Amino acid sequence: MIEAVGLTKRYGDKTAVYNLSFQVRPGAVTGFLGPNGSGKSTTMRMILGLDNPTSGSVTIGGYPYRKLPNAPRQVGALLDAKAVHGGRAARNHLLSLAQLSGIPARRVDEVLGVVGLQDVARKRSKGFSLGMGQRLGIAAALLGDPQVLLFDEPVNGLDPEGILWVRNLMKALAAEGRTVFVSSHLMSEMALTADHLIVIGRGQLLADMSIKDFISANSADFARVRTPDTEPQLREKLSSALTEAGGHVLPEQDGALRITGLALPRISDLAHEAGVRLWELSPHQASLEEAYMRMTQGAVDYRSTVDQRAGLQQPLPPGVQPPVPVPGQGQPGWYAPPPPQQGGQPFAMPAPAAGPYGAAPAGGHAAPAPGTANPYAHPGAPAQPAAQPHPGAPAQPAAPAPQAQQPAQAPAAGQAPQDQPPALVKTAPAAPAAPATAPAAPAAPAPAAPAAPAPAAAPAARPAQQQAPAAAPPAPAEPAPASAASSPASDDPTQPEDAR
Ligand SMILES: Nc1ncnc2c1ncn2[C@@H]1O[C@H](COP(=O)(O)OP(=O)(O)OP(=O)(O)O)[C@@H](O)[C@H]1O
Repeated sequence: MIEAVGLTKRYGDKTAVYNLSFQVRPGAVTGFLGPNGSGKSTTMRMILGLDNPTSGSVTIGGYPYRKLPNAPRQVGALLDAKAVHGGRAARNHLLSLAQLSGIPARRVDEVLGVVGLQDVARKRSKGFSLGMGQRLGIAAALLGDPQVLLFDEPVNGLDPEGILWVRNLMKALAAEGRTVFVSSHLMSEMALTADHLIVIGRGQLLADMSIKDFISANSADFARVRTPDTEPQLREKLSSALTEAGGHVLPEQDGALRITGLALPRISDLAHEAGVRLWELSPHQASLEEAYMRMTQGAVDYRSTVDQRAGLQQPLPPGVQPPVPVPGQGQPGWYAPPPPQQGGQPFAMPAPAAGPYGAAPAGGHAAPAPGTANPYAHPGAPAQPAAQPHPGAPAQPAAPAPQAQQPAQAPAAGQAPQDQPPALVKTAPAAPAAPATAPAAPAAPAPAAPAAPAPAAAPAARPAQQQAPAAAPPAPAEPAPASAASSPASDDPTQPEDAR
């Protein structure tokens, strides 16, 4: 299990991660979501001992990464697939990583097969596509048969078949009881892959909840109703009738009403009783992507001046107060509450005093002026108001579902889907016992294990950028790509390295 407690990282006056507390449990895929620059990679680097927290701590199996005995056998990571020595053949790249960690060469061929790179194993990686590079990075992460795996944006650059393959691989690894922590920008992808979600914005925890809870809280049905544009009084009349009948009514940008809490036939009957003609009465379902964007909209650092998400926001209805801070936010086990029953913003951002960033403006940024068309709004897609009541959502959030169950059994190789690895790790040497049961004196690493070996993929991940921990021996360095490029033979990326 990975556990972060009060994790904070500052780079000068820039706070990348602030007071982050969460757990990533074995036997489940935990998605790590957040907008660009929200601190996902920084958090992963701290988990892997590649960055020191300014305050707080993060442990794997109870120990900081640097104190894990034989860490590359226990933790595998893909941080940056592009940061490999391009002049080196894929197989040789993996072989060098394996040798640094005492992993037998046959394991290299196994993982090459698992990721589907066996046919290009002797090709230099500088000729690899982005997707092939991602696969090589995943192979490096799997090399040590680790129980804990971290993947930073593993589907970047992959085609649909590759995305499906990664999705199934993550699930298969979790089904074997491993801890799988995977970052992404894509809520839709995480909805298909992850069992649990941790969402951050500007380095702070926004949500820590099971995907099931997220879906049930955010994919509520609603109805869109439109009255004749020429008779605004009918809209008001209908709005009052629906509210009196217990519905929650919110205005949409195009003049329609978004109704939750009333079934379509009931809305029709109420309109009929009120003598209001309807131009539209249609069923809809909020998308998870929309819900995620609403959750993070106040925590986005980089935004186009022509914001496509303007259409997701609405002015608060009259009388509705802007959101207030959520008690307990940032504490372990906290997760964003379900949308409120009446008005308000489903996922409130921290108050000004909550962190170094101060308060996010309600709704993230100014709502468009009434009548301002969103140039990117999908004509068929209803705008999502900032305040969306969910009749099905409980008034109080239920306790989060247990995050992970240890699978009773790893799936047999024959049962795995076709695009899953048949045997991910079975023939590799047994990984050392978990640190909780292993060393009597965990602070003193076993002689065979360097105090802070970078994870299998980490040494290659950012050779130029990552600094080895001060207290640790330097991470094994790859030869600088520049020197490789000076070799005439290295100029042809399609040339097998062995043929040179
Ligand atoms: N070494 C560093 N020095 C200074 N600032 C840094 C450093 N590393 C990260 N940051 C800053 O910390 C913040 C978080 O960056 P980080 O890369 O962790 O975000 P992220 O969520 O992984 O982003 P993305 O999704 O774009 O990869 C950013 O504002 C970034 O500029």
